[in-house]
Amino acid sequence: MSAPVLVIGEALVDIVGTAAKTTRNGNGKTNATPGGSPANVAVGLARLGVPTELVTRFGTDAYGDQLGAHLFGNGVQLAPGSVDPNFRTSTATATLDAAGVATYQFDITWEPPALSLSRGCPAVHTGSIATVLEPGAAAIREFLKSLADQPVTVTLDPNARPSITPDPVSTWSAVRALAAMSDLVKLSDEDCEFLRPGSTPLDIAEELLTAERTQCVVITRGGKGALGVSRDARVDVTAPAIEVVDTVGAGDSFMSALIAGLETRELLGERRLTGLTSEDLREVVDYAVKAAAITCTRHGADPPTVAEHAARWGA
Ligand SMILES: OC[C@H]1O[C@](O)(CO)[C@@H](O)[C@@H]1O
Repeated sequence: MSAPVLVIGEALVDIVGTAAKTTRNGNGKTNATPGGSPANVAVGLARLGVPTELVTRFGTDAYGDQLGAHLFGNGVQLAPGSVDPNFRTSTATATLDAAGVATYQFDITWEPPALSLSRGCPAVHTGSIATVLEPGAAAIREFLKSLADQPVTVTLDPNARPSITPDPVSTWSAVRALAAMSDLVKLSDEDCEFLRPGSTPLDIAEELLTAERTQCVVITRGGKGALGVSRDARVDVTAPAIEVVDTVGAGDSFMSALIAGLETRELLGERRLTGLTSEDLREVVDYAVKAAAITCTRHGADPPTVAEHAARWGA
């Protein structure tokens, strides 16, 4: 079996409710579901058949047990030190608007166990709060630096959360520094509006592609689909029409499917996306858009399996 993709970052519990219903025990209409962008990406990868290891940290409280069962049940390997009895499991309160679009408030601390690269690991994925909240963010920066000469592909999803990083200017400069150490960067149009107000997604993609290492930038555009830009290709993929239940974890499903699609095409590892054609880019972005669409039709961060993807959209 091939070595697992390594995913680094928060695993937490999402407490999801509509604006009037977000109190934990208020009217019983909230749902506590496993979440955390990197944990969601790890589950999405495993469900798409990609062996995956997650480096995270959560406790042995009731929420931690829920997370552990979820990750284990989906076949995600947990790196040593990820479950810590002295740690209180983090939570996010996601408030849904009338269109099912979530905004988040967090109760989170982030300090990962030791980070190391195993032999043959095809890709390292990180992003979200884990890359901006200290002290863990510094550990991730150092780890990404150490990967500069390693035969591994690095992917990043900044997944900006303004309640954690309210200042767009300093957040964008942190994102740019991490992006420059990544081969693939995925952002959402919401990230773009917050981080670079007034710039188009294409401007942002081109700005990030000026970094020597970065080969590809993909920007999701909600119900409109996604834009993929590489050094020599640009694709615009439309999203299928669906009934949105909520958008929680849709971007994470997208990210998993993007990595899974690149893995299938053997573009990860030391390839670092070299030789990615316009056709490859269109196909992987299309696969990712369709994975995200499935997640939007379900409650919470619930990415599809290979079989569910094929059943809904064809193989
Ligand atoms: O990690 C930050 C938050 O983002 C999500 O992954 C959705 O993208 C939630 O599950 C989590 O609470």
